[in-house]
Amino acid sequence: MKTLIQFISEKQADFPFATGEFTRLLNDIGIAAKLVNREVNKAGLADINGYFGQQNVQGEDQKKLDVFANDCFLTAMRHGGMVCAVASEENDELYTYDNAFSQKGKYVVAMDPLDGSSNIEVNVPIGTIFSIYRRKSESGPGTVEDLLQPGNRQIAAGYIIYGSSTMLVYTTGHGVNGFTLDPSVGLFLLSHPEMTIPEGGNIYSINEANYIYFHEGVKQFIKFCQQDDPATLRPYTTRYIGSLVSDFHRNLIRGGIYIYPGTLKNPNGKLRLLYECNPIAFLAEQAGGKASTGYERILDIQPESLHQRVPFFVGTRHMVEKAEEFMRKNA
Ligand SMILES: O=P(O)(O)OC[C@H]1O[C@](O)(COP(=O)(O)O)[C@@H](O)[C@@H]1O
Repeated sequence: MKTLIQFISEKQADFPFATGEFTRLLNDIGIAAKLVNREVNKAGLADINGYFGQQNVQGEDQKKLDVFANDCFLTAMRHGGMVCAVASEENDELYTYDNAFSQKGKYVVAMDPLDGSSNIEVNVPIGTIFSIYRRKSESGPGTVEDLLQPGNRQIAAGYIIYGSSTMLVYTTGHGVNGFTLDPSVGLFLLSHPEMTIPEGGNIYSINEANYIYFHEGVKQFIKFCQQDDPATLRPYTTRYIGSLVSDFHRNLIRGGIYIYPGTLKNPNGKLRLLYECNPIAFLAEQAGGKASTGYERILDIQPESLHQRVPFFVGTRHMVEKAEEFMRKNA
C-alpha cells in the first residue's frame, strides 16, 4: 500500500516548481487530521461534545470540536511553516502567523475545520474541507487579497471525512485520489486511486424541508427527479446526511447531485464560497462532474469577502446540467 507522502513525492512531476514544500503542507494537514480523528472517535467519552460558549462570524454557536479542529490545523500549519495566512470558518478575520518562519510561507489556505457540526453528537460522519492557493503578496503576513482568488486558481483542494473509516481525498488538478487512515500504523494509505463521479448516478441530496422557499427552477428539478422513467433511472432516490463532505463523498462514489440552493429567504444559500464550495467544486470537476450556482461555474466566481455564501449545485455532470436547465427556464 502506498502512503500519502510516497504518493505525493511520486507525483512531484506534476509540479514544475516542486520544492517539496507542497508535500510538507499536505503532510501537516494529514497530521492535524489524525489528531482531530482521534478526538472525533472518542467524542462520546471525552468532554469534547457540546458547545464552546462562543459564536463564529456566521452567528453559529461554536462546538468544542469546531474550536479544537480549528486549533489543530492552525497549529500544524504554523509548525510546518509553509502557510502565511488562513481563512477559517471559525475565525472572523484572516488568521495570519506572526512567526518569521511562516511569513516566508508561499501558500495560503481556506478551510472549514469541522464541516457538518450539527451531526457531531449524533455520530454521523463529519469532515474537514481545505483549499490551497499560492500567495500573491511577496512576503510577510498573508493578506485578504491572497485569499480572494477565484477557485480556478486553486493549486490543491480536498477534504477529510471522519466516518466508518477516516479518509483524505484531494486533487492538485491532476485527478482525484483517496487515502484511508490505517489506525494501526497511523498512516493514510492509497485506497481510492483516480476517483471519478459515475455518470449513471440516481441520487439527489437537498434539504426539502425548505421546499416552500425554493426557486421555481429547483422545485421543477425535484419533480423531474421524482418522475417515473426507468430509462433514465427515475424516479431517483434521495439521501441527505446534512454534512456537505459526507453527502458529496457518497455522490462522488455512487453518482448523484447535491444542492444547497439560494432561497427566497437567503438568495445566496448557506454554503461559503472559499472553504466549502470552491474546494468541493475543484474535486467534482477533476472527477468528471460539474459545480455551479445554478447559472455560473463556481470556480470562475471572483470572491469579494472571506465568508461570502453562494448557491451550490454539484455532482454528476448531466444531473447538474439538467438542474441548470430548469433554473434558466425559470430565471
Ligand atoms: O441543516 P441544513 O440547513 O440542511 O444545512 C446542512 C449543511 O450545512 C453544513 O452543515 C454547513 O457546514 P458547517 O457545519 O461547517 O457550518 C453542511 O455541511 C451541510 O450540508
